[in-house]
Amino acid sequence: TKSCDLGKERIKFCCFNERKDQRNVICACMAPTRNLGRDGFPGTKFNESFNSGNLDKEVKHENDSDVLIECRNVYKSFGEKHILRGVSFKIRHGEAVGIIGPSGTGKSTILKIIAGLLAPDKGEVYIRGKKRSGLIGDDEISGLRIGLVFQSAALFDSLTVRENVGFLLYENSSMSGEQISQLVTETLAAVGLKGVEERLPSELSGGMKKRVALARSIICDISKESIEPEVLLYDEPTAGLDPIASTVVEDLIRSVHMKGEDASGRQGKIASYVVVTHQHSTIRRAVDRLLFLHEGKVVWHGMTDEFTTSTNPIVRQFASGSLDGPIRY
Ligand SMILES: Nc1ncnc2c1ncn2[C@@H]1O[C@H](COP(=O)(O)OP(=O)(O)OP(=O)(O)O)[C@@H](O)[C@H]1O
Repeated sequence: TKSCDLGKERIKFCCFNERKDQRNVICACMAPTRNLGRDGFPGTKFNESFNSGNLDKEVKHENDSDVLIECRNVYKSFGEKHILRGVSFKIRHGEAVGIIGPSGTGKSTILKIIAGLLAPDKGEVYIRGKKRSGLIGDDEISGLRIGLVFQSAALFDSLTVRENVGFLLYENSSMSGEQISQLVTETLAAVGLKGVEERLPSELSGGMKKRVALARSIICDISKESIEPEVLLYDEPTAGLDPIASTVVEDLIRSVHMKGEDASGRQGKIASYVVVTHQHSTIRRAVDRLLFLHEGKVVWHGMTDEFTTSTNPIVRQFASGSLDGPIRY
C-alpha cells in the first residue's frame, strides 16, 4: 500500500480487501513493473502446460519479441484452496485477450498476480522478458505500465470525480493542478462524460462509475518525455450494466487500445489488454482471443469466433450454459 495527500485527505491507493465476500478493491492502480528489456527472454513453446488435445487451434508465432507478459506455470493457494495449479500463457503486444471460466476458478486472482498485487506461490511472471520478483514496489518507475481496473470501479467515495481521475497525477507528476484538471476533463470527455468533474461517486450511476474508473486508468502523465507502453487489466468491466451501457464500455475498451480510435479519431494508448468477463457481449465485442481457465489451468485457448464452434466439451457446456457436461456446480 501507499498513501498520498490530496487536500485534507490522506489516502492509501493500493489496498484491497482479500476476502471474497468483501472483494471491493479500494482503488484501481497503475503499476509500473519491475525490470524492463527483452534480453535473456528464454523462448518456450506457447503454453507448455497445455494438453494439445484440448486446443482447437494453435497460433504459431515466429518469436517472442512481442511478448509483454508471460505467466509460466503459476500456482496460488489460499489456505487449503488450491486455486491456480500451473497456469501458463503469454500476452503479446497488440492483443485483446479475454479470460473466461467458471466462478471461483481464479480469474481475478491471476489478474492480481499479473498486476503485482499478489505473489504466486510457485511459477514465474515475466514482464517483457524479465522475471518479476515479488510485488510492485515504489522504486519501480519505468518499464511496462500495468493498470488494473477493478470489478467494483473502486472509486474513493469522499473524492470528487476530478480528484479520483487525477489521483496518481496529483501524487506523482510534475504537472500543475491546472494542467491535471484540464487533462482530467479531456480524459472524461474521451469516455463520454462531460460536466461531472465536481460530482461525488455516490452521485453517479453504475455505468458512469465504470467509465470514471476507465478514465482513471487511461489518464497518463503528459509531462514525461517517453510514454511507456501500457497493458490494462479489466476485471468484469461490464458486470451489472444494462446491455446498452455494456456496449458503451466495451467500445471504450476497444477505443483506448492502440488499434482503436477514440471519438475524435485519435489512436488509443494501450498496447494490450486483458478482460475477465462472464458476458457474451463483452467476449464478442471487446476481445479477440480467449483463455479458458478451469480447475486451476488454462484448458482451452482460441480466437473469439472459435469459442462458439469449439468441440471441446468444457467450452461447449460453458458457451451454451448447459447443466450437463464436465463442469459441475
Ligand atoms: N485473498 C484471498 N483470500 C482467500 N481466498 C481468496 C482470496 N482471493 C480469492 N480467494 C478465493 O479464491 C477463489 C478464486 O477467486 P477469484 O476471485 O480469483 O475467482 P474468479 O474466477 O474471479 O471468480 P468469479 O468469476 O466468481 O469472479 C475463490 O474461492 C475465492 O474465495
